[in-house]
Amino acid sequence: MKTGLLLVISGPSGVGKGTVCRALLEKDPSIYLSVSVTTRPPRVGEKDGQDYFFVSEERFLEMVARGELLEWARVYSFYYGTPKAPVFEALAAGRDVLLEIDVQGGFKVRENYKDCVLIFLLPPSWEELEARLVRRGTEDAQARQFRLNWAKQELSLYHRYDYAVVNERVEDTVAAIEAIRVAERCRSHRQQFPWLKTLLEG
Ligand SMILES: Nc1nc2c(ncn2[C@@H]2O[C@H](COP(=O)(O)OP(=O)(O)O)[C@@H](O)[C@H]2O)c(=O)[nH]1
Ligand SMILES: Nc1ncnc2c1ncn2[C@@H]1O[C@H](COP(=O)(O)OP(=O)(O)O)[C@@H](O)[C@H]1O
Repeated sequence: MKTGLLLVISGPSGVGKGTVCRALLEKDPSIYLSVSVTTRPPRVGEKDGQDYFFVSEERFLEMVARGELLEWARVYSFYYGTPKAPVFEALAAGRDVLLEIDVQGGFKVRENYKDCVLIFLLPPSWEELEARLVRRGTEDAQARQFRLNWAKQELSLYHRYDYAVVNERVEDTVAAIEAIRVAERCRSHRQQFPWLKTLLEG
């Protein structure tokens, strides 16, 4: 069976990563969306084990020490990390895996798993990013400002990703990511043709 693609989706807070990942999953339930571990407290409506595994700092650092995370980073003032085992199980089962993680995490995934696909989501404009964060209403003005400052740093790194997709309309962003999956599967290094091997060696 062919190994699935490891897709990393990053981009500034409020750009629409969560929204786009949910829409991708709705269209293709065979995708495995990795559930991260975090020390951030849950937001209203977030469920443990579904949105994140919410853990104490002590437990998080224990997972790091045991090598249970594929990557981890400190984002804002919390720790976030990707549990390793479920990602590799899903890839081995031929499923594409989505990691919705920050840019530092994306670079670490590239170090640990070269064949990953890094996709950066950008907002149509800076003003639209601010408006989306305000509309979501999950942070107070101070926390929002902090995220926006961080967003500038993240945006400055978009060119180090394999793909940059502007999240104008969710449907178009989903279509672009689906096109990336198709193109990545067609890359020559990911393909083997037993009949051709026989022909050339015979
Ligand atoms: N490196 C890393 N970053 C993560 C992980 N999970 C989430 N993040 C990132 O942490 C940041 C904060 O996430 P969150 O608190 O859910 O806020 P939101 O992105 O504004 O909804 C975002 O950039 C996420 O992509 C992870 O497992 N590893
Ligand atoms: N393409 C889009 N156009 C307009 N609003 C969007 C779009 N994508 C997401 N949003 C909205 O922007 C806000 C932030 O989206 P969210 O998925 O929480 O971002 P992130 O996970 O990147 O922090 C939400 O209120 C969401 O409904």
